[in-house]
Formats: sequence, C-alpha cells, structure tokens
Amino acid sequence: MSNIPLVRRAIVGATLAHNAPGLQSPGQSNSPVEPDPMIVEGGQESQWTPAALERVGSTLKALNRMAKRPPVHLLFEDVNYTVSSHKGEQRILQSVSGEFRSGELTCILGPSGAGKSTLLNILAGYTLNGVTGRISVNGHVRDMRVFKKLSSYIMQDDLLQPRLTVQESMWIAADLKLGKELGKPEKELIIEEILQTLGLWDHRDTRSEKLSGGQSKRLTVALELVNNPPIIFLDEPTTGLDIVSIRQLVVLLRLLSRQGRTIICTIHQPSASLFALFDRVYVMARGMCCYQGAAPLLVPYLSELGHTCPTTHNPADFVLETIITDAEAAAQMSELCQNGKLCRKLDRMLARGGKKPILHSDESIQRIFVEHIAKEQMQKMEFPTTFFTQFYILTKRMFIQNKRNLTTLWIQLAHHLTSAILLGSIFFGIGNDGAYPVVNFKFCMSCLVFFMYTYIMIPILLFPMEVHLLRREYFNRWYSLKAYYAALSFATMPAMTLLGLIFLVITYFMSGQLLEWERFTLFSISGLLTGICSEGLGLAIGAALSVTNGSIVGPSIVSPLLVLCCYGMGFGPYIEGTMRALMSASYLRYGLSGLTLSLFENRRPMDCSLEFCLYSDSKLLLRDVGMTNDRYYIQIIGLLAFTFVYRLLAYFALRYRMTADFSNRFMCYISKFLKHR
Ligand SMILES: Nc1ncnc2c1ncn2[C@@H]1O[C@H](COP(=O)(O)OP(=O)(O)OP(=O)(O)O)[C@@H](O)[C@H]1O
Repeated sequence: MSNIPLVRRAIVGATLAHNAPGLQSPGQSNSPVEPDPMIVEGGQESQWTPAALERVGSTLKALNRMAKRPPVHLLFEDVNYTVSSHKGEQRILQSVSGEFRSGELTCILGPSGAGKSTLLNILAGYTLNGVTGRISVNGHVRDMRVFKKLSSYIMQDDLLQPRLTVQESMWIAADLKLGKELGKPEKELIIEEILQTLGLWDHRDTRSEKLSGGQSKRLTVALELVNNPPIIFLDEPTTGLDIVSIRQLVVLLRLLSRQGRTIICTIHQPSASLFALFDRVYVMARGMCCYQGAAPLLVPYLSELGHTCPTTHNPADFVLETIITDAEAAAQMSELCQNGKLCRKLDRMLARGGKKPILHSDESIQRIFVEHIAKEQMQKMEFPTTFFTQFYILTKRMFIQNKRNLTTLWIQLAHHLTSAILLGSIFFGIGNDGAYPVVNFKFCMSCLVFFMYTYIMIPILLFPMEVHLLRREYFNRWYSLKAYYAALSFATMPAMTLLGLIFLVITYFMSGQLLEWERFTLFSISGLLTGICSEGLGLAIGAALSVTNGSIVGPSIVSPLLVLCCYGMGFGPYIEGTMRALMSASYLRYGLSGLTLSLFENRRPMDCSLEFCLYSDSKLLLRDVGMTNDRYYIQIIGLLAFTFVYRLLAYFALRYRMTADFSNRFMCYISKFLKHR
C-alpha cells in the first residue's frame, strides 16, 4: 500500500493527459466528433482525412438522432470464473474487478491465455455459467434481458451471409433490429450514413464473400451499429487485418465511443500509435488484472514499480514483455491495483476533487436508465420485431442465399439427374414384369437410400457453419431461435420438393412402373417424406456436432436403421415380435413400406416375361417382405412423427449450441459423474 500515493500521483498526471484535446473524456461524449490529430497522422489513410472526419462527425450525429439510448457504465467486482474438467476445477478468472465507461474506448490487453476473451464473454453475458461476482450497469445489478437490448457483441470470427451484398445485409439487419421503430426512408438514411462512415458505401453492391478482411470486419461492426447500441464488445477485432485496416477500425471505434458509447475490445499486440488511440487499458495476466486506467498512465505506473519503459519502446509491448517474463512483476502489479479495484477508487477520488462527476454516480444517468428499464418492461417485447416479421425476413434471406448459391444448386441438380438416370437404367422397364418383383422391391430400397443419404448429409455438412453465423445474430438479439428455425425448415422445402420430384419422375418412368397418377403420387409422397425426415435427422446431428464428428456419426446412425428397415426380406411372416418392435423404431422402415405399398398394393397381376412368375401376384411379395399388414397411411403417420421428433431434437440441440456455456456445463456433468463412480 506504500505505493498508493505514487500511483495516485501518476493517475493525476494521466487524467490531465486523458482530458487533453484528442483524448476527450466521457462526459463530453455527445459532442460532435472533433478532428483528432492522432487519427490522421501519417497521412496513409486517405479515408481518414480531416474532411472525412468532419463528414463522419456529421453522419454520426444522424445515428445519434436515431434512437435515444441510455449511456452504459459497466462495473464489475470480484468476478471469478471456474471451469470443471477431468483434471478438476480450474479458476480462469481470479476475482477481477474494473469498470468501463460511456464515451471511452477501452482495450483489454494481455498475453495469450490471460483470460481476455473469457472476461469479455462474461461481461457481454455470453458466458453465465461458472461465474461469480457482481456485475452492474449504471449502478443496477445487470439484468440480462435489458442488457442484451443495449449491447452488441462482435465475436472474433466475423461470419457474414456470404451471398448477400453489403447493402442487402444492412437492410436485413435494419428490418430485423429496428422493426417498425423507423420507416423506410429513415432506415435508408441510417444505412447510407453507417456505410459512409465505415468507408463501405463504395462497396455497397459487393457481396460479403468478395470483401477483404478489413472490409468484412467493418461490415460486422456496421451491422451491429444499425440499432445504435450504447455498449459494444469486440473480441480481437484486429485479428487477420493489415496495419492500415487495423488502424481504420480502431479509429472508427474511437469515433463511435465519442458519441457516448462504451466500447471494449480485446487486442493482442497493438503498435505504439494504435495504443495511443485507446482511452483506457485493462491489462490482464493469468486471469488477474494487472492494471486498469488511462492508457498514457501505463508507463508511469510501470516506472513506479521499477520497470522503466525505454522511450523508444512501445508501452503495450513493454507491459506484455514484463508480465510474461516476470511473474513476480505481474503479481505485484495485480496486488498494487487490487486486481482492478484500486484504479477505479482512485479515479473516483479524483472525480470528487473538482472534475466532472463520473457516470455511475450521476443521478441523471441513473434516472434515464431506470426510465429505460421501465419502458422495456412495459413493452415486454423480447425482440424488436414479431415472430412473423422475423420469419418472413429470414425466409427471404435464405431464399436469396439459396438462389445465388448457383454452384450448389447445379451440383444438386446434377446429383439428382445422374442418380435418377443411373437407377432408371439399372431397373429399366421392370416395373410391371412379374419375373422381377424382387428387383422392383430393390428399386424401392434404392430410392429410399437415395433420399436418405442425400438429405441427411447436406445439413450435416453445411449446418455447422450456419450455426456459427447464427450464434452472432442470435446473441445480438436479431431474432428468436424459433423464427430462425421455422424459416430454415421452410426455406429448404421448395428446392427439395422440386429436385426430389425430378428424381422421382425420371426413375418412375424409366423403371416402367404403372402409369397411374394415384400410385405415382403415393410413391412420391413416401420418397419426399423420407427426404424431409432424413433432413430433420441431419439437422439434429449438424446442430449438435461439428462437420467432422457429424460425418462420422450420421452414417453410423443410419446404418443400423437401414439394416432394421429391410430385416425379414424373404421370411416376412416369420419376423419375431421383438424384431418387429425394433423395426418400428427405424423411420426408414416406414419409408420403405410406403414406397413398396404404393407400387404393389391393390394392383392386377403383373405381366410375366418367363414361363412361370412366382410373384405375379404382388400380395405374395408383400407377404414375403413382411408388409402384408402394413397400411399406407400408417407409414405416412410414422414418417411425420419421426420428422417431428427429429426436428424437435434439432431445435433443442441448436438451443444448447447457442449457449456458449454448453461445453462447460457438459464437462461439469461428466466430471461429476466420474467423481461419483
Ligand atoms: N471452458 C473452458 N474450459 C477450459 N479452459 C478454459 C475454458 N475457457 C477458457 N479456458 C482457459 O482459460 C484461459 C484463458 O482463455 P482466454 O480465451 O480467455 O484467453 P485469451 O487471453 O483471450 O487468449 P488469446 O489472446 O490467445 O485469445 C486459457 O488458458 C484457456 O485455455
């Protein structure tokens, strides 16, 4: 504690620096953006010239007009985070404290594995399980329902809808996030302004997949700005960007913070000039806070501890080197700032010493916030738009995506056509030949396998990627999971039905089945329902597992189902009761039975191309494959029931995946189970 006066002295110095021009402080947050000499230094970035900044200043004003949001002041005290693994309990965060204020751009700095992302996840509300401590917003205990409406979390992987243009993505974000709050002209204005501000206006008609890394990152930020969130978390926003893009992004974040937003981002190793753009810095090592305060104060703070940063050295590099190489220094720093508590206390003392009052003690801010909470509670609307609006917008987006994904469409068409022609050739003209009814039964099997593998594998391979994308939008409350899932289930239907029908028409005609509308319709319904049911199972697997695991688990699940579905071929009347019960647990049995019954039930004896045809009477075939007592409508009910169950499973798997804590919770259960054994 003997060091406190020194630290306090240093803080006074830094506070003065902090309030100097160009490092404007929170209280002035709503003032127009001033051309900041630090931002345009170097002259490399033509987009960030004083003229551009002036324009930015005015455009940001328009964003401010858009929605009245309370400033957010985030305070956290003694936050611990513990995870359980087979090795036992592991404490990732060790009673860290700190505060982030409205109008400031803060970076969380620290070596790899220090706990930066963990802290950000906890503060953003992404991780809730295993967390203890107090987190408050403007002096009130954080209520996640309200906080989620105020915050945006931009995760590390900036996944975007690849085939939508920048402008289309912005419109979808605006329609989902603003709802009827604003009309079309206002939304248009906001979109234009945000895109202008972020230097994306010239690329508004470029598809997201064609954007550069920096542009993608800016678009991710742009999408989250649409509803003007007062607090924004960004996890490693500079990863993978070149130096110019990094600078542009940080400059932008700084400008946004000047509007009164609280902006917190984790960052790996900022250059000296980049470091100077941050108002505050939160340094972490081994799950502890080593420093929290104004960025320019970091060097004096280190000096007080005997670690003098050479003038030619980047302070960010220096502090990282110090805490990585000298564990004792890290512990000393953490002790000195009381794991994040002390800097805050000293700041408060300084604030009382004649400077402007700081936010969380500002009664007017508290009043605005309380009014905001009351309004939110009155509205009781969890999302900005209704279920049907979300469903409509998401379905439209999925249709556009599918329509533009021409390669996949062509591949799918080619797959259906070649498979149909191949099957049609193998089983050519056998449909009404009493010499080949078993072959005709195999034709049904082949159609079943086609529908099963085609539609189970597509979601297993594609859905895990979609899940990542969904996580960002869902967490940032663009829409409800129910609306997304309903749209997803609906949007795949037209393509599946059309392609499935192409396959069915070709195979049905080539294999010489009876040309009866009713028969063809029943055959098609069974085939398509098998596809829909398989897609449900694929979605459940894709929602729960990664692509690698899903591609192993998927076929492993359907193989026994396939075996069960054709069990009893040749000895149908003698299938044991237990086996019958097991067979009814395979949705494929219902599919196979549906296909077979539609071809063989209620038909006149088949033509016989040989002297004697045992199965000319199709009833005999149905008997020998164990389907005498099967009824077509029961098979359809069975397929519908399995479709419902699989899709429900997929929905719950998705819900669990949306919770970042899932793996942690899962590991907790496993370790508890192992301990009890
Ligand atoms: N759910 C978890 N289970 C086990 N360990 C975890 C879990 N979450 C985080 N950790 C561990 O906690 C430590 C901090 O992780 P975190 O991702 O927060 O680090 P970081 O500072 O963001 O690192 P980087 O800069 O490399 O991203 C790491 O050692 C990580 O392995």
